[in-house]
Amino acid sequence: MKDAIGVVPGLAVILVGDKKDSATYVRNKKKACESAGINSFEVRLPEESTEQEVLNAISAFNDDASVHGILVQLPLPSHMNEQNILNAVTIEKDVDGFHPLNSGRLAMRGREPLFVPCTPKGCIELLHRYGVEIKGKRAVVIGRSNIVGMPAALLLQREDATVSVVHSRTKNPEEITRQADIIISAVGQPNMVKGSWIKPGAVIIDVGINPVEDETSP
Ligand SMILES: NC(=O)C1=CN([C@@H]2O[C@H](COP(=O)(O)OP(=O)(O)OC[C@H]3O[C@@H](n4cnc5c(N)ncnc54)[C@H](OP(=O)(O)O)[C@@H]3O)[C@@H](O)[C@H]2O)C=CC1
Ligand SMILES: Nc1nc(=O)c2c([nH]1)NC[C@@H]1CN(c3ccc(C(=O)N[C@@H](CCC(=O)O)C(=O)O)cc3)C=[N+]21
Repeated sequence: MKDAIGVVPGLAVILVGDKKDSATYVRNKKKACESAGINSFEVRLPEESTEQEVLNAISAFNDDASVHGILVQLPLPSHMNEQNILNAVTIEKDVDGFHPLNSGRLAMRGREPLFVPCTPKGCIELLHRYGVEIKGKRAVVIGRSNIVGMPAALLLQREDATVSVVHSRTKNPEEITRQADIIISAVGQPNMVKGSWIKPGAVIIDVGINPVEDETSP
């Protein structure tokens, strides 16, 4: 990195509590940083920490010139206000793209976010790399979370797809999904989309990570 751009970028991760999968994701990010020549910084706080302690950690990284990106691993413990915490990350270092100013810019025509949430961005990248045309196509996003579904729908719309969003209150998800040329599914429960929901030839990306019991596995 230093040879390419003259500085060694720094990524700071704040992990609150000891959720197993969160710890795995954070470990993977650290490894990815090492292989890409990025310095990684990590703050681990106990589950019982106060919101103020998390805000203090963010503030220190906001002021640290060797840190260029700040990730607050989600979900946070339920006693913390996620909005307050995500608002505290300076938008120039909001590499997750979760600050409302970055989400707002993503939603507005003629505006550019400084950062776009990585998973939806990865979905669009997959479509591009596989040569899937997006422009003018009907796309359905299943799920509307701030971190995947909503930004995925906005990105598809920016690529000139006609987008529908299916969520838990949608009355006829099967009928809507069957019209799609492109489906991005981001739901926290397994086996939601059935074969009969998919138009032959449609392209589908499943973002969900949902463990299921496998009786045939020893
Ligand atoms: N591969 C990756 O990089 C990533 C994967 N994930 C995985 O993606 C999945 C979704 O994550 P996330 O978006 O954070 O989850 P959330 O729980 O925040 O959102 C789930 C969404 O699914 C919708 N939903 C739930 N049940 C139904 C249903 N029966 N029919 C239609 N819609 C439904 C919810 O609707 P409503 O809004 O109405 O409640 C909500 O919008 C998870 O499995 C997660 O582990 C997440 C992040 C990154
Ligand atoms: N602030 C914040 N930013 C996030 O980006 C964020 C988050 N919080 N909270 C949780 C979700 C989930 N998420 C994943 C990232 C990579 C894989 C991934 O690479 N999965 C590997 C397997 C990983 C493994 O389980 O070993 C795979 O699907 O092949 C999965 C999920 C990011 N999230």
